[in-house]
Amino acid sequence: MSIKSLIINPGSTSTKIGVFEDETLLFEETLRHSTEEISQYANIVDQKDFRKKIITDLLESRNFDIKSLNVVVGRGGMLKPIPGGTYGVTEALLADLRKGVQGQHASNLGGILAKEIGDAIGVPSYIVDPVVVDELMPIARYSGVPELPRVSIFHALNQKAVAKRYAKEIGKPYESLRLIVVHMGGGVSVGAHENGKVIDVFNALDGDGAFSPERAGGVPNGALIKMCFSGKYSEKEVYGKLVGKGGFNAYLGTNDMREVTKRANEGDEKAAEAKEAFLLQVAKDIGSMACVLNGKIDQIIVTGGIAYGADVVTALKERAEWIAPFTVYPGEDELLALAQGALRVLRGEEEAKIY
Ligand SMILES: Nc1ncnc2c1ncn2[C@@H]1O[C@H](COP(=O)(O)OP(=O)(O)O)[C@@H](O)[C@H]1O
Ligand SMILES: CCCC(=O)OP(=O)(O)O
Repeated sequence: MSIKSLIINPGSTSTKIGVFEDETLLFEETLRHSTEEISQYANIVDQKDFRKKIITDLLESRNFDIKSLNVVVGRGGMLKPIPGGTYGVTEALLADLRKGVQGQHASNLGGILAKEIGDAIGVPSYIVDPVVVDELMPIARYSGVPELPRVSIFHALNQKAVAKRYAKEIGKPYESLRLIVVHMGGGVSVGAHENGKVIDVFNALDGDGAFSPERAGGVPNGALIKMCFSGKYSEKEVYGKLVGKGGFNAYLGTNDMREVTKRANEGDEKAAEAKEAFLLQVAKDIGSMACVLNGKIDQIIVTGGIAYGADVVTALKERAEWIAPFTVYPGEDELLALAQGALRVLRGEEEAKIY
């Protein structure tokens, strides 16, 4: 019997939805969200009904009978650090998603919505490879301040999915390859993959790497501390400058890379310079991960929405192709990867992990 799944992938700048019959995509939709639209909501959980309506509207517009679903799968959010895999959405997992035990990100809504919709029609709900998958080698955790270790928060689902796709395409096991994966979406993460593990990665949310459409990435520590104690801003306001209102949003007032490129091409020098700076920072992150892998790299894989921009890829190649050849998978394989995670469990090929 075939298995029909509803896949829910909330990102910082988009909501992506897919309906699959086994591995076959029946239909999908990507809705992009501006920062104004998202910033009406004080907290991530407050966006639940807004994001849910996008899903129900899509199913209605396709005359799809929701009761024909066998499973609902959501992108996994800011839980405690855990190994990769497929997890059933239990009450404990749900409670940590609602709280956002490691922080606030749209992915927290994936499991919450999957559970709500799954329960309403009496089918199971899962998350797969959440953004907190943690495979860091011990020395990658050092920050220089023992109370502030570096953490693994990144596009784990897509980084793993594209790395495995590349391995399959060249006919080698993923576990045998040394890869640098560069995901450029609302957040940016650059990870070093060795022996099938992401042994080091720049934290895509409030961490240490390149800036992104809506995040600051690493900032000068001293200046940040002064800002925190200036009395001008609340904790929430400072955090908002780093996550949400940072990056291209801060420099140019948009989180849309297509808009940045359009302005740069029309002669807007500010946009052109910010774009150059972004590319420089991403290339520097690739260089760092090249050292993590001792300079022995099979391939650099570039992915995420921004990888649709051919000019972005060309510019990154100019700075970093001397390290290793590039393979580009624009967008992401997340919907299929989520569907496959649930299928493996429902077909008895893998046991669902318990959070
Ligand atoms: N054709 C394109 N060229 C360049 N950038 C693009 C293109 N399509 C989407 N993007 C950019 O990709 C970013 C979103 O990437 P995506 O991976 O969909 O993000 P998320 O899942 O974090 O919401 C946005 O800045 C968007 O403008
Ligand atoms: C929280 C890490 C993953 C991430 O940044 O995802 P988006 O690019 O979808 O915001």
